[in-house]
Amino acid sequence: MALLPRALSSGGRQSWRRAARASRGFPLPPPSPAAATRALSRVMACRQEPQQQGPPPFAGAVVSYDYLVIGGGSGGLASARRAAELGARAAVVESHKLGGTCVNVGCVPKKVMWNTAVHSEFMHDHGDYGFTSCEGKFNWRRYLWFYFKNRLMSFDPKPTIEVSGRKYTAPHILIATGGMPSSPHESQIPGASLGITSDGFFELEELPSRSVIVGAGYIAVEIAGILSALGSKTSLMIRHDKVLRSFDSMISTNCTEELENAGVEVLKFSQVKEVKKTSSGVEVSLVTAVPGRLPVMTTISDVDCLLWAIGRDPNSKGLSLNKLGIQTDDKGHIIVDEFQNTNVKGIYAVGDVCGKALLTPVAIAAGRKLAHRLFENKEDSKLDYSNIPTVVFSHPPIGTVGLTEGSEPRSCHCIPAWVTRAKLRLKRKEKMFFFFSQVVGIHMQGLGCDEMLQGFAVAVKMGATKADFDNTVAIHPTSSEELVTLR
Ligand SMILES: Cc1cc2nc3c(=O)[nH]c(=O)nc-3n(C[C@H](O)[C@H](O)[C@H](O)COP(=O)(O)OP(=O)(O)OC[C@H]3O[C@@H](n4cnc5c(N)ncnc54)[C@H](O)[C@@H]3O)c2cc1C
Ligand SMILES: NC(=O)c1ccc[n+]([C@@H]2O[C@H](COP(=O)([O-])OP(=O)(O)OC[C@H]3O[C@@H](n4cnc5c(N)ncnc54)[C@H](OP(=O)(O)O)[C@@H]3O)[C@@H](O)[C@H]2O)c1
Ligand SMILES: N[C@@H](CCC(=O)N[C@@H](CS)C(=O)NCC(=O)O)C(=O)O
Repeated sequence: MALLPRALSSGGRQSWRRAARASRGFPLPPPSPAAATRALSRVMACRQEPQQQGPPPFAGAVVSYDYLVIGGGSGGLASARRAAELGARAAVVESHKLGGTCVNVGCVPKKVMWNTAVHSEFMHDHGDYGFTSCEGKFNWRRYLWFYFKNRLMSFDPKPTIEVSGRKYTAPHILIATGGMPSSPHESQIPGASLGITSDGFFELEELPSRSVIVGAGYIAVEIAGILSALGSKTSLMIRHDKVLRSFDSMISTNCTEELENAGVEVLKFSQVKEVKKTSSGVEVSLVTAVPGRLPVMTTISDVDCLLWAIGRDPNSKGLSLNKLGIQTDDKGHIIVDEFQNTNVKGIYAVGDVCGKALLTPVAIAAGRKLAHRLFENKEDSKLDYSNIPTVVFSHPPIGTVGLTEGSEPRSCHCIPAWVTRAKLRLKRKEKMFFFFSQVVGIHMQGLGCDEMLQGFAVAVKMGATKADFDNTVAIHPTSSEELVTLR
């Protein structure tokens, strides 16, 4: 397989540290004092102390709020903040870092690293646009962030929670504890613990020179793309022949090709068997079992970054959920109904811990809808989980919403109409599904698709038809115009 890493100059390599540091503290200009105060007051709003009536509670007394939120990530913070805005006395209990996955080890630092990789790609293309030199230096500034720590919280036998030895209760308790990266047990793959996960990726101080990423989902694709674009020789090990298999087949095929075009070695039908430490990193032994052929064992040496990106597990185990009889599925996801109710009255769950659409805006939207139901008497307030748009920050990015070829119900009679266009030098692909004339699915990969999708998702949500798209005058020259000039 051809390996064509878009290696940066040594200047680019040195800059990994800066980009990585920037990805750990927001790489935005330093906030104005007013903005910093606003940010802090928003946090404090979620931590309002209950009104003290009489003397302070004695040791062992249960402190009462209107709303207790366990987990200060996207869903928990959004719900607590909205509840506070609606007048509830809300408190958030966070065991690690306020902000949760998205802010600390997810979307935000990932987007920074993706932007870094996109800059690298643009630098690669500068010559074609007539630039004769390009200084690839970063100049990003660190941003302030606020967090506070509390010890792990768990449920008592009654609907009270214990935090650092003190008990708290509320008529409404939200579990928004998110998840953590899965990795194989040593018993399954000897040496597996020598690998890191996405959490460790954001701790890297140097650009690895030889990376092996295991997995075929969002995180594997995004991290493999970033590492490769920045100059790490990168292999992506997948169990089947394509990445993103749960996406539309056009996306799955195209993304696999784009990874290979960008110089990522995609090791198909392959799985890690053993990992050994060596003086120069780790040695990864793998077996490749192409259907119809004999399995082949190979090793990759001198790997300084082995990264597991094989899914995420819910943070539900330490919560003593069984003491209250809160139901979970066999993976530990909390089972909720469409209103985010668990099976125990007054206890709710949102976000990744529920295992459905693991996306920040989903956790936020579900958390806010719940706050409106509980504290504004909006009985029907619930998140509609249909037509959730999502972007994979691959190279180029993928945008997708609605039905896919794989998921379409047979009775739907969707007529796939898909178009592949080459525009200027930018390769891009689009595919739309129609139910009769209604647009029920849009899938695309190409430069700008990440930003394009939000507006098109509104149209899909509103039930727009092909005629509505056709009647919209194109904006030229853009990538978006392809979707309103489909034949
Ligand atoms: C590498 C990566 C990239 C991602 N990129 C994107 C992206 O681009 N776009 C997108 O939409 N989504 C992205 N996601 C997914 C997104 O980060 C999650 O869907 C989102 O953060 C889920 O929010 P949450 O509130 O459910 O959980 P979290 O944000 O994980 O928050 C849960 C919080 O609960 C705390 N907690 C856990 N147990 C306890 C306990 N017992 N007591 C108290 N507190 C506890 C945790 O410390 C954590 O702070 C990404 C995820 C990863 C890992
Ligand atoms: N841009 C974004 O919005 C974004 C970015 C990152 C994460 N996220 C969210 O975070 C979630 C978690 O991301 P993720 O990438 O870890 O999980 P994921 O998207 O669920 O993908 C994990 C994939 O890894 C493969 N896999 C599973 N077990 C494996 C094993 N033992 N060995 C090798 N491969 C294995 C599977 O693909 P095969 O079955 O094909 O092998 C599986 O689909 C995502 O689902 C997404 O919701 C979102
Ligand atoms: N624009 C978004 C907020 C941006 C956002 O998603 N922020 C992430 C962190 S980068 C988050 O977890 N927000 C929680 C919150 O807004 O309460 C919204 O208002 O819904």
